[in-house]
Amino acid sequence: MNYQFKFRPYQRKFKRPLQTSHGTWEIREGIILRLTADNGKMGFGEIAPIGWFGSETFLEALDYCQNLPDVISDRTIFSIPPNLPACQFGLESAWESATLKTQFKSAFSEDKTPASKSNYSGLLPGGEGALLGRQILWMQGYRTFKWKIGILPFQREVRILQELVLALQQAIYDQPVGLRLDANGGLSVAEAEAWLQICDQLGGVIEYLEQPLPVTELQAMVELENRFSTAIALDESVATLAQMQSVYRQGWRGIYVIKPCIAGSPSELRQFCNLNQIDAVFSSVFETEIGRKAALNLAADIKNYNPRVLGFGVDHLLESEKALELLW
Ligand SMILES: O=C(O)CCC(=O)c1ccccc1C(=O)O
Ligand SMILES: [Mg+2]
Repeated sequence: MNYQFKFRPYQRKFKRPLQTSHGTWEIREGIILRLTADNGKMGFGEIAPIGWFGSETFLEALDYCQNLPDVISDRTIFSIPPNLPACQFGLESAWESATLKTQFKSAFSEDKTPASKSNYSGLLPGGEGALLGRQILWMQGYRTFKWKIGILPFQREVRILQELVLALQQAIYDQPVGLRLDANGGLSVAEAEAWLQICDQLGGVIEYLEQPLPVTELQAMVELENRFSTAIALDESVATLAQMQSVYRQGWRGIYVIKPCIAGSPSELRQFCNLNQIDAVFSSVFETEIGRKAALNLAADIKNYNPRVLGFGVDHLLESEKALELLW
């Protein structure tokens, strides 16, 4: 089967530049794809790379798209090299919707009522802003939150964490509450130990500490996982399917944060997770509604024996998007 291939780069601004231990991020750049099958059926997809996180860069993805012919085949879609995982995801998910392999609902049909927010983790602002941010997201219906650490000096962040946890414990709640900490690989072993010791004392409110150490420090993270009761979740270490397979072979049986839009082929990812019963947390890369729909669809396909709240509570951080499917 052949498909007409079209693509459009886009830019979306963060309302406020996003701070992580990798630096600040002001504009999300990505590419929207459209495949049109011979029978006229269209499918949309999105390439939303994050170079600093371990996928190809936006420019590498753009270069790949610019060099594709106007008409491509199934062969093209299933032979994208593994060093372009966001392109693999974008093209294959566009192909899935063009060939109706999966039954997508319309892009704007996701349940966005307050009750549904309890299935998502709301991303808090870094630093002190987390305290007010927590109140606002709570009123919107979020009950699980994620906070970036390793941005301010250790002692200041610990004090903020204590306030956050106190607020969560005092809130009258209908559902379990949880807090995820994300260090983005920015801690030393000593700092990670100090954080985990504090987390262990907080009485189970902390769901996990995400990627405390750099990608090169897998063994040290395995040791942390064994020594503390607070769980460790790998994120940067498992950015792509190839990395997930590698840490799985090396024995990692803890939590995998999976960012479908940069992980690679959705069908291979589905197979890997289902075959190995991965303890997965699905997570956004600040993609648009098109990538989000494909990512959430994939998450719903995976038989998770330990379903965790989705890391997709990020809409409040970006300027609103236009209806991208209507731009063509
Ligand atoms: O996972 C979430 O809850 C939100 C998404 C998120 O934090 C994120 C988004 C883009 C790039 C990196 C990260 C991260 O988890 O480090
Ligand atoms: Mg992370």
